[in-house]
Amino acid sequence: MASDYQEIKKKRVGICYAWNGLKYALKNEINMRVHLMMTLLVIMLGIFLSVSFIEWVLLLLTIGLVLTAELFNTAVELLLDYLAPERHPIAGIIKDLTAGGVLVASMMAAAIGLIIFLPKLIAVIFL
Ligand SMILES: Nc1ncnc2c1ncn2[C@@H]1O[C@H](COP(=O)(O)OP(=O)(O)OP(=O)(O)O)[C@@H](O)[C@H]1O
Repeated sequence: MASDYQEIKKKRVGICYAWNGLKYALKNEINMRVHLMMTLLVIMLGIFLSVSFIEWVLLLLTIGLVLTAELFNTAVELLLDYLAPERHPIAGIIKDLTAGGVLVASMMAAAIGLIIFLPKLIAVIFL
């Protein structure tokens, strides 16, 4: 049906734009590449240490939170550089706030990673 086709087409285009955004962030933001490397490390560690179902859910939620925070931080930085290229204290505070969001998400991710992995690593190394 034509309406179904339009719906699928719209979704496909939306995913393409979203994929472009991810590619842009990975290409231009070193922090995004660092987060991606940490994500791969966490997934490999999770497989190696056989984390439980609920631990996987928590790890994936945390990874998603950090990557999403970084994408929004990048978007806000670009938006401000585009709309208000001159220096202004408010622009600075807005950038500091979104960077603070990434920091909070990253600190929570580090804490959750330690809670899940540290006891397992200690068991593997010392027991
Ligand atoms: N237009 C501005 N006016 C005032 N202060 C700014 C402005 N742009 C940036 N700053 C200050 O400089 C800091 C760094 O800004 P910048 O845009 O370079 O982001 P960044 O943290 O280096 O991001 P990234 O490394 O992810 O590109 C901001 O957090 C803010 O404190």
